[in-house]
Amino acid sequence: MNSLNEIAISFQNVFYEIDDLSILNNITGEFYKGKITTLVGPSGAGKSTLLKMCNGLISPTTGDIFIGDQPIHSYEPTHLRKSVGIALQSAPIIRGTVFHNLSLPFTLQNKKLPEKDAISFLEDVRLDHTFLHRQAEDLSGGQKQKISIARSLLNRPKILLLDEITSALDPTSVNEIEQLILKINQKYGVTMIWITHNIEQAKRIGHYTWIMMEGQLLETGESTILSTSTNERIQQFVNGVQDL
Ligand SMILES: Nc1ncnc2c1ncn2[C@@H]1O[C@H](COP(=O)(O)OP(=O)(O)OP(=O)(O)O)[C@@H](O)[C@H]1O
Repeated sequence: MNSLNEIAISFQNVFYEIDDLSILNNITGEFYKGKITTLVGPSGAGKSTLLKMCNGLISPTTGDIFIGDQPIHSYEPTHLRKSVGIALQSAPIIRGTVFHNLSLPFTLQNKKLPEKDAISFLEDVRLDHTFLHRQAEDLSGGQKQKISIARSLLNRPKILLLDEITSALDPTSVNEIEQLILKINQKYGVTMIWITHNIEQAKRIGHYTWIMMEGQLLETGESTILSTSTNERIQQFVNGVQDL
């Protein structure tokens, strides 16, 4: 990978086991500042487990994770959750208005989100101010995902974790979400780690990719390795997924 890039997160010999079951097996690699890295690999490869380690939801059995140059365990948990945002496939929405949903991270911190700031967060995800007082439950899947992404930006995270955020959406919404993620990445320089099962999406939106299988990191590099890798298992995986 590009040695000029600054490192946002690094994994060093990370193992994760549950009841003697090996889930992550000796993961070493870097995620670069301001770049989008996709995590791809078959179901059960360990992608979600690895993502959860990036915001401290789970910790390695052995090995080290650094955010910048500090060990992840040296960060105060609340500070870590603010610096590392997360958006999920399910775009969790609670009953109430869009404003209510958007403000949630602030409400939990006993802070108030000014309406004009809420509108600006909505604009970041290409929704206009008229959405603010609509019932969130009535929105389309794509619109709910936009609210979820806007909410993940509320604490101005330096790192954003995206777990299959488009896999439940129609092609038009997929395209919209990809475009707005690219825009947010450029505008705020947020480092992004994006799990996707869609290889074409990984090629389109990822600067870099990590290809995982059976708890191991098989190959990392620029997203072009998804087309050019000479590793037979990767070729089979990429072709298998594309044929689905
Ligand atoms: N809490 C747990 N207890 C037992 N096994 C677990 C636990 N969490 C994860 N696993 C196992 O670890 C492996 C990796 O799971 P993980 O969810 O990280 O894979 P993934 O690559 O994200 O899969 P998918 O693409 O299907 O979401 C799987 O075999 C899973 O069953």
